[in-house]
Amino acid sequence: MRKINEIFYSLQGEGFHTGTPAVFVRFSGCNLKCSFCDTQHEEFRMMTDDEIIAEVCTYPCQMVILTGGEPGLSIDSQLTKALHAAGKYIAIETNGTCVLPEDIDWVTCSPKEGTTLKLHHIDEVKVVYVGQDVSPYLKLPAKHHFLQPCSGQNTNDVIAYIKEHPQWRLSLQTHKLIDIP
Ligand SMILES: C[S@@+](CC[C@H](N)C(=O)[O-])C[C@H]1O[C@@H](n2cnc3c(N)ncnc32)[C@H](O)[C@@H]1O
Ligand SMILES: Nc1nc2[nH]cc(C(=O)O)c2c(=O)[nH]1
Ligand code: SF4
Ligand SMILES: [Mg+2]
Repeated sequence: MRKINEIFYSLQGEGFHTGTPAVFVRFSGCNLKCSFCDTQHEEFRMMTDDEIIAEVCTYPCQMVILTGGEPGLSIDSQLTKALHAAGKYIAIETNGTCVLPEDIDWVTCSPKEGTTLKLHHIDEVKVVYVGQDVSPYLKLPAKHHFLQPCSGQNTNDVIAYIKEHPQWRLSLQTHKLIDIP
């Protein structure tokens, strides 16, 4: 049984896969307490893997995004194998502090200050920019490096930073711009 906060169908609003239809599985609970966190994830219902897969499969898309809270605290290879057996493509939104199952198809790591990363593979780094020194995150071996404004409040600062440091790209939380989940 796993603690599920919500399962919903929307478009990926952030990062490389922006605009892609996806089922979001939001796990409850996190090991960090980021001051800027935009997500209420404490409420939960307990679900079996069969129940999670069944609900995910009520939607027609292939992409499933595991998020939270911190999904790395809740998932294992039993769940990823079951999602793959159901034909799904598995993406994850993680703060990077947990070891993950090896077979996740797309890892988006959003590192937080003062933490130690335990990931063996990162496809996309996506840092919430709050004026911190983000230069160490450019060295992370990922295909894509995104900076994301914090709650859309400092977009001009992020644009200015990226123009000075063009290895970065802008990630907007587009779901908030168009008012979808
Ligand atoms: C709610 S977190 C859940 C996954 C995981 N705990 C993490 O932090 O990556 C999902 C994404 O939203 C980002 N995020 C959280 N609060 C935000 C905010 N106020 N503005 C912009 N992005 C935010 C996180 O950095 C992460 O990339
Ligand atoms: N549309 C949409 N895209 C997202 N990408 C990452 C999200 C998250 O909360 O992890 C999120 C979310 O909550 N909604
Ligand atoms: S790690 Fe992610 S879910 Fe946890 S508090 Fe930070 S932004 Fe929120
Ligand atoms: Mg969100």
